[in-house]
Amino acid sequence: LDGSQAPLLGGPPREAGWSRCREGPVCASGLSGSMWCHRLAHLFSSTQCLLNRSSGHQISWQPRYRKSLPAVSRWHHMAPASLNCAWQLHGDHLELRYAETLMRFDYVWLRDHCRSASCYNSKTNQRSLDTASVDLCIKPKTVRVDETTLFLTWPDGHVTRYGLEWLVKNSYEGQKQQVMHPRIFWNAEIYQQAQVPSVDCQNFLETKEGLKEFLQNFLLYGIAFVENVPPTKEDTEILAERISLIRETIYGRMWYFTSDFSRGDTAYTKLALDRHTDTTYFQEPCGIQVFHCLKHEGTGGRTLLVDGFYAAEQVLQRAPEEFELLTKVPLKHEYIENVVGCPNHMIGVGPILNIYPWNNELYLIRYNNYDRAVINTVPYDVVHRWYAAHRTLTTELRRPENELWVKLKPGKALFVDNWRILHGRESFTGYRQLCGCYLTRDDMLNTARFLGLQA
Ligand SMILES: C[N+](C)(C)CCCC[C@H](N)C(=O)O
Ligand SMILES: O=C(O)CCC(=O)C(=O)O
Ligand SMILES: [Fe+2]
Repeated sequence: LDGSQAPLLGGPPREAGWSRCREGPVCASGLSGSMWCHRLAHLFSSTQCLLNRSSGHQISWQPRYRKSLPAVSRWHHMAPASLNCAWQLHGDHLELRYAETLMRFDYVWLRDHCRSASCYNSKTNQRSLDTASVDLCIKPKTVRVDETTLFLTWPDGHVTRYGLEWLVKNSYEGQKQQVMHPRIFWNAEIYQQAQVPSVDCQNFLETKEGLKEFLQNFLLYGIAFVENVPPTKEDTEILAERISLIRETIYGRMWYFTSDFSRGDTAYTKLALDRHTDTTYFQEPCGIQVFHCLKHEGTGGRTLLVDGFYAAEQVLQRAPEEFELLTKVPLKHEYIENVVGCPNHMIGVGPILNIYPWNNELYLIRYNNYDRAVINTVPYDVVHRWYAAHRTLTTELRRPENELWVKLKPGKALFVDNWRILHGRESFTGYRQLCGCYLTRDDMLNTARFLGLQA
């Protein structure tokens, strides 16, 4: 579809430089759950989708990319032997073909990312260039490419060099093909068949390998266990601090709870809790939750775990327009507590599903039907469609085959990715004591990257 053609659909006027796309999001089917999640990134074809309320259709806006390459004569090949690299200058961008990737670079972008000593401090890995000083109409005076490098000379004589490999890795086109976080989406069977090992406490605390193995599993599955932990709050704290920083909240730093109803929340009772993520009422929900059951004399109380991304992906495959709605409609979650000494009122706003807009990869699910606030951010006709989409997601989340049930025991600590995995619990009898904490997500990812993991 070329931008010069007339729009295929009626509706809002065409924006300059963007063309209407005929298809909506692509629906994929028949993919097995044990595959890596790269799929998700490619399923939604639209760069930007607007919800057209009057027609009930979705309209996708896509950048105006030419289907066929321009006349060969306009391409500059550096040498007959290196046909894998070619480039041409356009009015406002440089087009570069390298390593089978067709890339388009805005000239301001190319000037802004210059890695020369005067533009970039490689000791601190920080930009020195004042981007605001770059003429927004800048264009290179000369361009040259050799086997490995692109050379640009700017009107003021400044020279910028880019490694071609660096450009592939850092271009929009290169990034779009990558996932930020490699994961394995799971249902109960997939998780059980993977036979993910628990890490031994000593191994976890004292060896780099133990820690790395734990984090790799945690990143892939969103849950991980440490075994042979001394059943105390203090030992649990030491464990938590090995991977991240403890996030202090209205529940304290390390928390410790029984069914004494000491706080105004169902967690502090013996009642069952349906699957949910915690702290949906924070603008940034807690990244990780650690659970360690220190004591249980009684029956029931098993923990339920469900992979929210696996369920969301089923929604994407079955009903892509509902998936999209769940990523677009912002909602509030709220925590109101009137317990003496704990007067709290927290509000967090955001959609149920959060995806990176450039590759449509899921990064956060906020799902807690107990704590969802009054919906007053959505007009009535959208709200009805939102309820249908929420129902579809709930149906997926509640499929028995997606439920992983575990009984937490003293000595076995569970780490849960609270941005991905839902937890719940069975009702119980008797005395049950649970301790744990929330952790920041950035600092866990920091630890993982330091160990050489993609996070
Ligand atoms: C974990 N801890 C017992 C301290 C707090 C529980 C918070 C429960 C709240 N409804 C939520 O889902 O966020
Ligand atoms: O009691 C449990 O097992 C978990 C309760 C809960 O959902 C929580 O503390 O966040
Ligand atoms: Fe919870």
